[in-house]
Amino acid sequence: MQDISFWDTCLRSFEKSLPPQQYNSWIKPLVLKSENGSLILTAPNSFTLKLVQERFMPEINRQASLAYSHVPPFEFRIIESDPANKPQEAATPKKVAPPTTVDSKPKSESSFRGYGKLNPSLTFDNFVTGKANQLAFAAATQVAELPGASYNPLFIYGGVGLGKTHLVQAIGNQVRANNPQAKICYMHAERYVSDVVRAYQSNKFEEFKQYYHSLDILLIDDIQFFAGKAKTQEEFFYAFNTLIDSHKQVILTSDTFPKEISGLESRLVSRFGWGLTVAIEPPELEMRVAILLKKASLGGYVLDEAVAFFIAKHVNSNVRELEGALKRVEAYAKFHRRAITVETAKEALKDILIAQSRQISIENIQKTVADYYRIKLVDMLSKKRTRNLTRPRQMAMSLAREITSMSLPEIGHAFGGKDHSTVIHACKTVESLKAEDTTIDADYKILLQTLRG
Ligand SMILES: Nc1ncnc2c1ncn2[C@@H]1O[C@H](COP(=O)(O)OP(=O)(O)OP(=O)(O)O)[C@@H](O)[C@H]1O
Repeated sequence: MQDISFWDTCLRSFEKSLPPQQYNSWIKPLVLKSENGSLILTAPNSFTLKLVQERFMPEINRQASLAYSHVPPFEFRIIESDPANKPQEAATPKKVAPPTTVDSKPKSESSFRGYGKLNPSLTFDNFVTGKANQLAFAAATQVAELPGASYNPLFIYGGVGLGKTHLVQAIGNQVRANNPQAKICYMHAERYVSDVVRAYQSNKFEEFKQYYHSLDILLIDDIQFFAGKAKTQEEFFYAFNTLIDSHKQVILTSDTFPKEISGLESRLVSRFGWGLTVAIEPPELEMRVAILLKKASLGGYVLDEAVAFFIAKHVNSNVRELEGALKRVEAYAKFHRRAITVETAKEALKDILIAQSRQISIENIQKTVADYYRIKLVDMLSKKRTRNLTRPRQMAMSLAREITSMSLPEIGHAFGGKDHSTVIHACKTVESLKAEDTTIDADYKILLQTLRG
């Protein structure tokens, strides 16, 4: 009994302190039981188990020390999976089965073949990892090693240009390297929609089904394009069920958390949560620098760190734009026969820098945040410390820190003469609030998007 109430308290505490997707992915699937004087904590797979041991055991131990006078030892196990009620887990992990030919027609006759190609240059090796994508990367590598047997489906979501396509293609390429016979189909969701339309027009639903239901791995990018398309969703529902039931891997990406995609049937949304849902966040400064250094080394030269920092500091929206900026600097230097220095980068990116400073002045940030929270600008810049003013003020300071190149004292000064330590405190508060509270996290993202236009 004591074990049950200890675990209940633990679950409640995590539910309160973690964002829902983290709680649902890592904590909810855990099971605690007591055996021979030990507490056995079981997780659905080794990845979850390892993550729980590393990240959540301190809190679990703390709760245990409150619940027990002598805390029993913990043992960690992986749950024996039950395919009947846990469709995401294969009974025994196995590699992708060799392809079975379901089509009776020769390859060339099927209308649903010939695309869904992988780009061989998008691999794990040239994917830079950091805080923003480490969970997604760890899950992706695990799925690539054991397709169909670890997380099924794997659902990766995040904003534009943050590496979702790169990561799912890397999974496909890795699976292909491990098993050249695997039937892998990568496609953008729009392509799947047009396949459904084509199947409709030419009355080829049987062929359509045969193709999609016979795959070993189906990777669909930007699944939010299915929104509002009922027939596509229905067909995808059947394909999804068939593939998952036969332990074939499904990998999906989207620009938002599945539950937030409006216009998607609830039976699909709930199925998307069967496996693992992981986010890719925008990379922080150091990671952007690492990406630039990596891209340069892939291009065959060594980029000076000062140049990488300069570009990363000014191009902070997403990795695609970061890459674009580096290409521009490279081209500019080549054309003018100059070395790639901070000075060259400044000149090459001149219009980006001007547009940026014009668009996102600190006044602009303050006004946008004040409007968003429906408070008066003068109040936000005042010394008043009521809750309804301090939170927006902290958000505005934190946004200023992220998207302008102003120093901490400059930001403090712009907020009615505040000290730089107030700005540091604001940034830290917002950082932890974003991690704890999904509403604040969403508010921040919306403001960031509004400001960046
Ligand atoms: N972590 C990373 N390491 C190296 N390159 C990256 C990384 N993240 C993204 N990129 C590169 O940035 C570019 C954009 O990434 P990608 O197309 O995968 O983004 P996306 O999230 O799928 O965007 P969209 O939502 O627009 O489809 C690609 O060239 C990709 O190789």
